[in-house]
Amino acid sequence: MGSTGFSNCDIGQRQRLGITEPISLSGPTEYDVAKTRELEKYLQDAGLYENQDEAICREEVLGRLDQIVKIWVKTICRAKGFNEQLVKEANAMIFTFGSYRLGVHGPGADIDVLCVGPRHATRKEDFFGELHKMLSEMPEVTELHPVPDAHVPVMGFKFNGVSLDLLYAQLSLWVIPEDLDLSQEAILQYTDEQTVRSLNGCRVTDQILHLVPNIQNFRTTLRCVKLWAKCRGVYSNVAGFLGGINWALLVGRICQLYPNALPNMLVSRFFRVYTQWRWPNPVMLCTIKEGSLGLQVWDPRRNPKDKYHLMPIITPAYPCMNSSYNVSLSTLRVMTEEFQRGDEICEVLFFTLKEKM
Ligand SMILES: Nc1ncnc2c1ncn2[C@@H]1O[C@H](COP(=O)(O)OP(=O)(O)OP(=O)(O)O)[C@@H](O)[C@H]1O
Ligand SMILES: [Mg+2]
Repeated sequence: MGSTGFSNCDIGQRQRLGITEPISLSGPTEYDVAKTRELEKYLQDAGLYENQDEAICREEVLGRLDQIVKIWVKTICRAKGFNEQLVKEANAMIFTFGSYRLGVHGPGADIDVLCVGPRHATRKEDFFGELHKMLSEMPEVTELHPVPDAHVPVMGFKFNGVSLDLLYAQLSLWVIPEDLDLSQEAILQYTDEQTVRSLNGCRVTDQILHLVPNIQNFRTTLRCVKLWAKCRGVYSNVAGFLGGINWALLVGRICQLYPNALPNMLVSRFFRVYTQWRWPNPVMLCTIKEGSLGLQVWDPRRNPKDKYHLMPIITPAYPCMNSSYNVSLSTLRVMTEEFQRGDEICEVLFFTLKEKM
C-alpha cells in the first residue's frame, strides 16, 4: 500500500482539473493529517488491502496471461497461412482496468483485463474459439466461463486461483506495437461496437487517473466510500444502485472540487456535496467531447432515452456515456437518504471534536 499524498503540491499553481473552479483550495491542518492516518489504519484493519504475496501472485498471473495471448496470436497467424515474417511480427497484449488498475482492489478481488489484438484476430473464432481452447487445456485455468453474447463480451476464469474477467478489443491495426497508447481516439476507428465498449473500460480508468489532482488521496477516499456503500447496501449496479465505476467517478469529482484536501476531509465533503446535489444534473470529470468518429455520446437534449436518466454519472473518455443508467426513483431515494445519513454523522463527529478542542 502506498502512503497518503501529504506532499500534495498547491493545485492553485497547476492546471485546473474539472469543469468548474474548485470549491476550496484549503490545504490540510495537522488535525487532518492525524485523522487521515487514523482512517488509513481503519481501512487496513478492515482487511481492505492485499498483502505483498498476493500482489506478487497477481502480477505473475498477469505476466503469464500476456505471454499466453502473444503465443495465441502467433498460433492463429500460422493457422491462417501467414508467412514467418508476419508471424514473427504478430502481437497481442493485455491491459488492466477497473478497481485493480485504479489501485483500490481488495484481497481476492477480480482483475478486469483487456486483451488487444490485431485486425486478423477475430472475436468469435479466434478469441472465443482458439484462445478459449488454449485456456481450457491449461491446468492453471479453472472455472472458465465464456459469455460471447453479453453487451460487453467477456471470458471469466481463474488462473492459479486469481479471478479474471478478460475482454477483447479487435483493432484495425495489422501489428499491435508494444507501446500502444489506448487513450488516442484513432484507436476506435474501424472497430466494432463490442470493441469500442471493451476499450472503454481502459480508456475511462486511465482518464480518471489523469483527472484527479492527487491519486493517493483519491484512492484512500474511494476505498472508504466503497466500504461505506457496501455496508449500507447501496453497492450494486445490477440492483439499480451504484457499482465500482460510479463510486470512482463520484469520488473523483470531489477530489477535483477540493484538490488540496486529505481523505478525512474528502469523505465528509463527499457526503455534503451529494446530499445537496440536484439530480439529474450530471456529475462529470470533464466536458463531453463530440469526437471525430461520430459515435453517440450522452446528450439528453438529443437522445430521448438520455432524458430519463435520474442520476447521470458521465464517463470521461470518448464516447462519454452515463454509467448509472440503472438507477430508478426508488434507488435514488435510498441513496439520497444514505448521503444525508453520512453527512449527519460527519457533522456530529465534527462538532463533538470541536467541543473537545
Ligand atoms: N455501467 C458502466 N458504464 C461504463 N463502464 C462500466 C460500467 N460498468 C463497468 N464498467 C467498466 O468496467 C470496469 C470494471 O467494472 P467493475 O464493475 O468490475 O468495477 P470496478 O471499478 O472494477 O469495481 P469492483 O471493485 O466492484 O470490481 C469499470 O471500471 C468500468 O471501466
Ligand atoms: Mg472489477
